[in-house]
Amino acid sequence: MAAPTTSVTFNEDALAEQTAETVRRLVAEGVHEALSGGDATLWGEEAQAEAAVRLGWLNLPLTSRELLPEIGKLVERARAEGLDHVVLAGMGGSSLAPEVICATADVPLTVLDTTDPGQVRRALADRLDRTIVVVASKSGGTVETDSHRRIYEKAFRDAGIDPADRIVVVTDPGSPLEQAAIEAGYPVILADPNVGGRYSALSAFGLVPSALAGADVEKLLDDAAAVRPLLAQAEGNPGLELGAALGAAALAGRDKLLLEDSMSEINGLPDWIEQLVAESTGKSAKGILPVVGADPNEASDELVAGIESDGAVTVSGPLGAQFLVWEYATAIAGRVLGIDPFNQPNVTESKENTGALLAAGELPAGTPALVDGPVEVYGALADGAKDLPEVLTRLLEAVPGDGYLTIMAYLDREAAFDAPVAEGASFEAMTDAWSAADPATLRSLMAIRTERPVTFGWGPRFLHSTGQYHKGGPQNGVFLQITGANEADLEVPGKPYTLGRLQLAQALGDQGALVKRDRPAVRLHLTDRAAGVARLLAAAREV
Ligand SMILES: O=P(O)(O)OC[C@H]1O[C@H](O)[C@H](O)[C@@H](O)[C@@H]1O
Repeated sequence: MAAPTTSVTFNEDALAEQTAETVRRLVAEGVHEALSGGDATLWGEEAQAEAAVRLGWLNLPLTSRELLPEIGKLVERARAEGLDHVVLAGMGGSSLAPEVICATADVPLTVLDTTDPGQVRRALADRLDRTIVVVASKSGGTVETDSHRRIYEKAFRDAGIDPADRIVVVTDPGSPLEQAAIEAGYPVILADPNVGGRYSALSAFGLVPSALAGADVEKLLDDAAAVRPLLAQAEGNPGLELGAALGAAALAGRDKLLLEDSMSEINGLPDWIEQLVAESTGKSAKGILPVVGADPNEASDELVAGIESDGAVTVSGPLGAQFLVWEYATAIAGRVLGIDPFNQPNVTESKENTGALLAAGELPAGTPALVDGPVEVYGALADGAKDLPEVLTRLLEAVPGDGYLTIMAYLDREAAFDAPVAEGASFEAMTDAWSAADPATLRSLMAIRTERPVTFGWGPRFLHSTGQYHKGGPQNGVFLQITGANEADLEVPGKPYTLGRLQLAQALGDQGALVKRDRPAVRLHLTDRAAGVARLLAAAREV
């Protein structure tokens, strides 16, 4: 038997006992072995058909090895041609794992999971002559990824570069993207179709971009393979213990999962776990809300999970093993909670709303309830408010005792780094300037004004992650969207919309899905982005 590469430890007696009891019950039902063996009946009749084609991730530590020679050739070719700027166009499960893998391996990867024209322009302006683009989409129909492919194709052609020399496609067999890639002459690496997006870390989706960027993906598979036999065990099964802990705690009301990784050398795993847990469990008005990058409030509904860091439960082990253990644990938590961990029924709704808005012509942005300098405020909750601080206060007050506030910024994630910094400024002065220009700073300012968790997501990235939980999870969320004016929009070649229009339609489409469920949602539109962020942060300080 392989040595345990990963362990789960408990720092709270009550949690350890509750978990042990749940483990005993699951073992008595034979769940650990059944899951390890790929039994699709574990989540009930309704879930069975999908589960039957969604358990391939259990075998990826072995089956993905077959991809290594093909991936090796791609890497060699890219090196030989001097293509050292790797851009990954992919949403949710098609980019979150490579982001962690590359950050942990400390190799650069430019991830495009945005519709912000400024952020996409920034990537385009960066070493186009040395760029290789991985276009990754399981379904092959994701609008953001399709847009990025079209935009890069045009950019390469305009620069006199043949896109077929620079674009690599990862997709499922038979997808429309596979078809388009064959027609265009792009190399295609086909992924295992029996693996869902958020469980695809160890599949071609995780491996291809990471290997191109320079990460050791074989080691990742080795580490996952080492923990795999433990997942069939009744005792010393880290996936079973973690899943039982997550499920049992949530059933007992500890359904806010704070992910803490400050002591870990694995870089950014909470963002990946966030999608896995939120999309898998956030449905049928149930679910576990992952909270990333926040300090605990010591609230009774919080469970702190540490990645090689202190928590009520701590998961230790290398990245490859962590992926597999968290996947197994999420499937177990689904069983404990009585939900189907493999579907995402409410993601589609916002996408359909967006599609309908784009097709209808002029976007129905509405009339602002108030304008506070460079910030327009939309939404019923803001009616009659005198200024932005009052709106923010109302949002905080609207959060129920068991609820959360979420901030969703459809903006350029990297714009804060453009903030002017005095020449010769110290590193501290520089980070202060960035933080003062960063919409994400709003989260920490709001978090110190409430006992409730405040989450933050970049749009449209979060739509493929926590977006499922926002709409499908419990009725206790309060939603703050931020959108911004686009100074220089970007055409999407062959489509009747620009990226900026798509971005706004995505915000409005999601808002429609939230409002339809009577979930409080306010949109702040920054008519001048930099001044708008500054006003927003100043307003939060006044609350
Ligand atoms: O890989 P794709 O088919 O483009 O999908 C990307 C993402 O799209 C959807 O939003 C799903 O809910 C996600 O689970 C998935 O990871």
